[in-house]
Amino acid sequence: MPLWKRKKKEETKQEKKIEEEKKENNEKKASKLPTSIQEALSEEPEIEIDEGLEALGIDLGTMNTVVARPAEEEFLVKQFPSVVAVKKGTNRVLAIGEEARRMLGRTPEDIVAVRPMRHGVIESLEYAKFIVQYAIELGSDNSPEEIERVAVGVPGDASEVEREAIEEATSDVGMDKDNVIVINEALAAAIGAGLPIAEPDGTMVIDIGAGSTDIAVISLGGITDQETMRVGGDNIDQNIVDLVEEEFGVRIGIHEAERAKVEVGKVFTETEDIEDKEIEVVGKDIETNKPKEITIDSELVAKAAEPVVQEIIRAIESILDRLPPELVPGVYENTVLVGGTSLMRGLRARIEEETDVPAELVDDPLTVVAKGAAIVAAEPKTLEPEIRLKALK
Ligand SMILES: Nc1ncnc2c1ncn2[C@@H]1O[C@H](COP(=O)(O)OP(=O)(O)OP(=O)(O)O)[C@@H](O)[C@H]1O
Repeated sequence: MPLWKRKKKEETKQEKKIEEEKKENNEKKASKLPTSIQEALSEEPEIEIDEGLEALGIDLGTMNTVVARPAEEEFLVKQFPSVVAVKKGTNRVLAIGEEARRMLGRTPEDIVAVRPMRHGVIESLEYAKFIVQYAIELGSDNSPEEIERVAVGVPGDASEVEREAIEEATSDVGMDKDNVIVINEALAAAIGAGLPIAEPDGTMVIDIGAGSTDIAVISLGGITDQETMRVGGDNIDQNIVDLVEEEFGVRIGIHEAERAKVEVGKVFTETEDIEDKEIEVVGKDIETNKPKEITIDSELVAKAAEPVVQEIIRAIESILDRLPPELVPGVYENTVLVGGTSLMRGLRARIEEETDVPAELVDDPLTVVAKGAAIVAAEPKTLEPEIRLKALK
């Protein structure tokens, strides 16, 4: 079933004028799209799209939800932690986003602060709906009724139930189900990064988030191979907590572990010289139960990250094992790293060292999925087979 309304053309003079205006607008919109698709779209379109349509792209992440709205030549991007605080036993939402995040693990008995997404999937539909609603409100500047189409990025192995759950969540906030597009996160990232997805040569996206890692090969606008793992930055944080307890006998909170990872973290690499840094964190001495300050250095974070890094590299290697030779040059030329965890110092170099694939870190690794989804919401034709084929001619 088509994702946007098809309309029949009528050959009246006035409509022709409208047509011309539409074409002009189309060209303006198309300037945000990857070149090959842009070219295909600039040919006379066979399928009409609704004009002046207000679109939103949402990346419903384990840790952060990002919402992007196409605006002129760029995007308005907003993000918030994917956390909801609710009064226990009721449906009353007390806080969403940053305020709710601060309550995680610290709430009084009558308040529950939850992360509805775990390892990239919706764990609690009830709470995820609040996140979606908040994202649409925030992305539309408190005018959700203006939004006509939404595209939501999900991990590659999201089940039909999870996809339906997202449709349900969006329709619950007043969106027509036909105007909700659930898109593979990796494909959205490739579109957001401007990769030549419509070409037959192949491109690869390595998306390392908080709760999941997606590696996808894309050719002719579709996913040809994909590995999804339920590991990411969250696992590194937990490993830091465990390692600190083992080495110092001090239990630190998960927020402190994440702060240490972001501020001094690195990944072991032989080809890049990475400055070692240190950070002070306060935890609880497990023998005395008293607060104790300790110093975490880059080396400790690298140790904590190592199992996760190795798992990611193994997954890339499995994809490379299966890669048809026809797609190798494209993947070699066009592999990008996205997702917040790809910001870890040394990770890009390490991947290149071990897999011989030169990967480029995009400029906006935390927001590129939402931007790609916003492009698809504004122009679902980006995903259509006829556009891919046209782009080939
Ligand atoms: N500078 C940085 N260095 C290391 N890690 C970082 C940095 N900035 C953010 N991160 C980590 O990136 C992760 C968040 O990334 P992102 O927002 O892409 O994930 P997500 O979309 O919420 O998760 P998922 O895609 O798994 O659902 C967190 O684990 C965060 O700690």
